[in-house]
Amino acid sequence: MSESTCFKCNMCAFLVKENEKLRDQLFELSISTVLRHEFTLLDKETQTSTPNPTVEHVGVNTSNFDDSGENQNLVQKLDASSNTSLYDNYQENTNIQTVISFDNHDTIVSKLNFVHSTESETQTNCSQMFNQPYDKPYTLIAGEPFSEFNVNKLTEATKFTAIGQRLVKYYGEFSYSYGNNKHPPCPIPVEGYLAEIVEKVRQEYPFYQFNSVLVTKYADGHSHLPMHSDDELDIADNSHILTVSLGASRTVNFQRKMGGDTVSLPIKHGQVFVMSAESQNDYRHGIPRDFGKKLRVSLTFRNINPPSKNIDSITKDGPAIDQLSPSQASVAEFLDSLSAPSQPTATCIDTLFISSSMFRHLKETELQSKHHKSKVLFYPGATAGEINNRLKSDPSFKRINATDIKKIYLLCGTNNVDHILGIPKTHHSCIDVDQRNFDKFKLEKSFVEIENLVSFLKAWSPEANLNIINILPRENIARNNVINELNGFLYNVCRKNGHSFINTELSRCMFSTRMGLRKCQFFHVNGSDNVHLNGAGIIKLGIITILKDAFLSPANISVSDEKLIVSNLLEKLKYSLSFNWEFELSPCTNTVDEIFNPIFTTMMLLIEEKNALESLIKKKDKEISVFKSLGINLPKKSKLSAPYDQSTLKNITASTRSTQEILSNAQFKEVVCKSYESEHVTNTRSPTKKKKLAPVGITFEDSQSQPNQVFTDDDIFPTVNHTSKDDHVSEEIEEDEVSTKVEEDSHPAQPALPVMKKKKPRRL
Ligand SMILES: O=C(O)CCC(=O)C(=O)O
Ligand SMILES: [Fe+2]
Repeated sequence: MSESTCFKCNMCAFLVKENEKLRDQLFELSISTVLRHEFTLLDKETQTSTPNPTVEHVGVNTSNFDDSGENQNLVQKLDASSNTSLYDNYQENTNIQTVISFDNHDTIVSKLNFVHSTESETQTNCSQMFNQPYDKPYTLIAGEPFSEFNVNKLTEATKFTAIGQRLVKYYGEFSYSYGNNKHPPCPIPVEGYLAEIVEKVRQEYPFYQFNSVLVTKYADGHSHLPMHSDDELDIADNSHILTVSLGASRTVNFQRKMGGDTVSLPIKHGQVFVMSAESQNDYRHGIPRDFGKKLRVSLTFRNINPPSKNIDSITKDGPAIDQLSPSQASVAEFLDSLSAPSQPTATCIDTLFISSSMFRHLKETELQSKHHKSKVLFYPGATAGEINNRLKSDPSFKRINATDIKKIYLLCGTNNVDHILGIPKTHHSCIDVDQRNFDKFKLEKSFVEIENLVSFLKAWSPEANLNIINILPRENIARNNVINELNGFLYNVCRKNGHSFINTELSRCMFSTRMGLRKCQFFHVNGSDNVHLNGAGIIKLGIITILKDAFLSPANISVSDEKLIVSNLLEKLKYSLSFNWEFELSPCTNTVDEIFNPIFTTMMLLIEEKNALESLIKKKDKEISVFKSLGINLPKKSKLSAPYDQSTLKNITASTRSTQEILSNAQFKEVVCKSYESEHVTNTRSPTKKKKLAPVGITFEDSQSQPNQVFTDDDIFPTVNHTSKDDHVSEEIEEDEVSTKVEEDSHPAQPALPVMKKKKPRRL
């Protein structure tokens, strides 16, 4: 047993080794705050692959907003109307991802963070669909399910065109572009050799959705495919890519975008592998040269967006406003819809967008409307200080009447990043920047530059509403470290001076992946700079800035048809975004179930899990005591660990007390009873919990409970019963040898705890 391994159990070993902080929280938090994901996390890799909560699945999650006073308004507003924090877009079958602390009423919602666990058919999790864990950037399907197919027959039947060293043929309902290559639509054959393979894919993987197949021929070992990720906007969100490999065996290499080891997948004739949608965010893949190899053909099956959702037309320079579909044109419409009807028609510039070159592709026409006239001022390569200087001497700027300006959007500091890192301007587009200590003095100087620029703008137009946008993430950690410093400073400048900070990262990481690196689809990638927003990025940014306005302007959060007007505004944007913001905020004043059932369900699951964990720990305590009684010499650390004691746990934190206060409050109990009557709770449990769980805590399923019974604290904080049947089955140690006394529980039913595998104490 190694020194760092906790004696108690594997789970503790994991917690101690990998996640000390979480382990500590577990023991410090109150009875209703157990970390669910400790039961699912296996290792760090798994942790990073946990799907991000997507906007559709998150209700009022205040962690999406920055915590400036203004954003609290929204929550307070909702609270005021319903006397509770709202969580109105709760989807059944969700898993809780973060700790819930019932410290006080307001924080309940802000700390709830649900992750969807049963995606729609198109979004089915890779591991669910292919029955394998997503712990690698790929999933290799067992066996060689396509070995019956012949690579030569396939190539004979296919007319390829050359791309680099490879030959390709695209079949698909909709066009597919990557790099400089655009494949026009071409029907997938319904007859012939390829059709047979396609049919077999449909049969083998009935839940896998695809509408295209790219056939790639690697004539020999010289043919290769450079490292890339399949993250084009044309590919449907959350769709996985399935590859059938025929002919020579080759290696597919995967490398994390942020650097690190290469993961190699040797792939043989007839084998299939799947790259999950998530993996494209974090990894690049490619087929290296492999001299001496013979013919190989790969068939990659993708789900390509239809043209209306295909943002191809609005990348690069961005489309003219009249080329956008009505819904895509909604940025301008949106501005109009936000204006009060009485708003006068704009005759002079009232909205300013200022940046280095980040706004280069922003079209004034796309961000102005009848009521607002915009001006974009961008200064390529300029640091914040240089923007300040160039602005002052810019004739276009001088012509603007400061008193007309209502809003200023400022994105500055991007070029300070490389300056701080000591990277010459000629290398600004270079992706691979070494991790190095940045120059603190230059960082401080940049802070001053930023502050000066902001002060200048404020002094120039004191009435204008100044919106400062965070510096957007890059493809490189060294740069992102500096960006974080600068963004922290920008945030503080805003707080101090009452400006709005538009943090696009808080809005569900719109421009970055989970790893904090840039999402390529919103930036120029081809041949140019890898820095500037492209048309899609600009539109996204515009939408974010406008949404921020929508949230902050009370006029835009009025209730109509039981929906907050915000939802109507969002509806208009639906197709402008590659993902859909579809959360609707409704007051829910009389729908107790909607508000409380998610919380109850979660609470119950947490309590169950807490009980299960307690039981595990107690078992290990027993084992320790047995070992001790047998005179076995235990490692020092384990000997010292005190046996688990529930009574001390209950009184550890203040949050325990406030939780109790909330839960024992009369109103809460009334709701508990109503909820009990509705018998809804068991239905909202995660389907992944196949076993019908016995009730726990608030004994919802207890047939002897009366709907109107008054619940005591003990109902809500049940004494843990460790004498479940399963426990007995698994025990080999006599009860009286247990060092921690187990209390008899008065509750008729207790949670079905996981069955422990029979395990003999290890003979040392
Ligand atoms: O040939 C392969 O296995 C991979 C092909 C691929 O990555 C692609 O087409 O994007
Ligand atoms: Fe690929």
